[in-house]
Amino acid sequence: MGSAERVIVALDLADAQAAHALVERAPAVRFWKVGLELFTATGPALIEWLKARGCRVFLDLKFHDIPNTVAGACRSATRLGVDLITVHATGGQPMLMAAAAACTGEAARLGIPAPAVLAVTLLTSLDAQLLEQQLLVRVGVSGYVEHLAALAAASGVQGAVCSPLETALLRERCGNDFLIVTPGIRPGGSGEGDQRRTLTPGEALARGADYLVVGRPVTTAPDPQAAFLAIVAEVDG
Ligand SMILES: O=c1ccn([C@@H]2O[C@H](COP(=O)(O)O)[C@@H](O)[C@H]2O)c(=O)[nH]1
Repeated sequence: MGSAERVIVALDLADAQAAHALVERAPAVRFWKVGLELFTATGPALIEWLKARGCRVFLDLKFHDIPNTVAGACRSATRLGVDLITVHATGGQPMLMAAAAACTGEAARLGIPAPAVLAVTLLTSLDAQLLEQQLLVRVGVSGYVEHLAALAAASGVQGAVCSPLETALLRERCGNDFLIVTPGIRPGGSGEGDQRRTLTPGEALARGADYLVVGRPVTTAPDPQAAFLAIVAEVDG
């Protein structure tokens, strides 16, 4: 896989018009992430538009519900033909197992590839203080992320979303076949915004991530294509 394929750009935009314009300004991007804001505005039409352009799609809706409901959502996502989807690891093992089984079952029924299911461990907008004081989790960030990723792996889920700071730990714990996808990527000089656990693209890849997710450092750049290519060059370097 080339480096450009390993940098996923988050299309966190308000509507289809803004998304189309951004995608057309950054033709080097081959893998786009569609999240809550854009999917709520456009529905599946935007996914179909991206796929018609030959792009890969990460549908990041972070399902979190009872197993039956999540399984249904996973079957619907599978029918969209997306490459990656997310569920929250804190839904627990019955939910994670239902998600994995729903994707593989629906894909087999239709004779299409199943999306890889990624378990979101601890959002990159949370740090040790928030984890302990607001969520009352007292095992520390690394211990919590490691526990949730191991739970996901034991539940048949193909990978996890974590911050770049925990990547090496998860790689060691969950093995080379477990997909590790890291948001919280901040090239030198770009502001953290609401992110709390961040590293640069080069540092994240060096720690063993399979895919990096980058949003605002590309989408708000004056030249999104140049910003994306600079990240790819850093990853290559
Ligand atoms: O823990 C998580 C899980 C998902 N995200 C998503 O990644 C992008 C990051 O965007 P930036 O603009 O680069 O901060 C965004 O779509 C989040 O929903 C995450 O940041 N952290």
